[in-house]
Amino acid sequence: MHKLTQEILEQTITKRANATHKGDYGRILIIGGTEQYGGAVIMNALAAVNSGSGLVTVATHPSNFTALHSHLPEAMVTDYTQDLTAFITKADVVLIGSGLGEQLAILTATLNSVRSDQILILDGSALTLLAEHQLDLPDARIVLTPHEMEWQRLSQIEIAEQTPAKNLAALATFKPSPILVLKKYQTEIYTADQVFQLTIGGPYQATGGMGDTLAGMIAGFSGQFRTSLEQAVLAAVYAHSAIADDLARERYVVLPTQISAEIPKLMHDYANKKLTNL
Ligand SMILES: NC(=O)C1=CN([C@@H]2O[C@H](COP(=O)(O)OP(=O)(O)OC[C@H]3O[C@@H](n4cnc5c(N)ncnc54)[C@H](O)[C@@H]3O)[C@@H](O)[C@H]2O)[C@@H](O)CC1
Ligand SMILES: Nc1ncnc2c1ncn2[C@@H]1O[C@H](COP(=O)(O)OP(=O)(O)O)[C@@H](O)[C@H]1O
Ligand SMILES: [Mg+2]
Repeated sequence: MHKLTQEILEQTITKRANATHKGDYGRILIIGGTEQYGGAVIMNALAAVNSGSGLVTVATHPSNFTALHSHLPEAMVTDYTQDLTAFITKADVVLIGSGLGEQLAILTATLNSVRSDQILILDGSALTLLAEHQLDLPDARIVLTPHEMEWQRLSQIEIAEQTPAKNLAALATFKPSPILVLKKYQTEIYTADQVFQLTIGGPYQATGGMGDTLAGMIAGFSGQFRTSLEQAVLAAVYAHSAIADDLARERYVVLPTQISAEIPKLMHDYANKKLTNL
């Protein structure tokens, strides 16, 4: 198992070229947020925008529009019960599932619409629905972000039995081969043949919305740092907990929204190689 270090941030986060525009930094479509779980997509979007995404659209229940806009006027919105094909076509990255609840039809329509060159991140309720309805993954560049219980539902491996060997064997049955971010204390990231371990982060992160924030960061990083999807995912996972550790030096708990607020500073420091605080 390879231990992740801050080198992944040094390698991934680069200075921006001057002659660029929002179209160069990722068009992200976030789909989720029932009436009950609007906070999940707000936290996805806060993380994606603060990670530097060029354009973020949130497809959600209309009751979430006002709250989303008051937190984040940078994001665009659309009603997730309407046909999303045109939005999916335009996206570089589609993130679906945070707070999606039981909206199976929205998930299946999305799985049927994504193209093979697009990045598809499946989180939260999308993972539970995939497992419950035994849905196939589409031909796309897929990232799965389950916590241990969601991975148990998907892989049929009990939490206590989730060893790297068993996880890799289960992952090999998924086609096309996804990147797996198995979230827990010391999160593990599985690619087709390698396993990486996060050795930073801690229980001050055990707050609802922490995973929604990570999913938004993965969307933001993968839409922007396009040379390697694997590298972008690893960097987002490391950055999320590096910020939490930094904040936890003076806090008992770290809130997901506090992590999002610190992302631009961390990215600035790594792009400029000013690593004094981390
Ligand atoms: N503000 C919001 O709108 C929020 C919405 N959320 C959404 O709520 C839906 C349900 O997700 P939940 O994860 O709450 O529910 P789940 O039922 O999928 O999983 C939670 C259960 O798994 C157990 N568990 C075991 N190991 C775990 C681990 N390592 N990490 C986390 N849980 C572990 C927990 O004790 C709990 O019983 C998802 O769509 C999610 O995105 C959550 O993200 C919380 C915040
Ligand atoms: N004790 C812990 N140590 C380190 N990281 C943790 C701990 N508890 C939770 N986390 C992190 O918080 C996030 C929780 O994700 P998830 O359960 O999907 O949250 P939510 O769905 O509420 O947004 C993951 O990134 C996980 O690794
Ligand atoms: Mg979650």
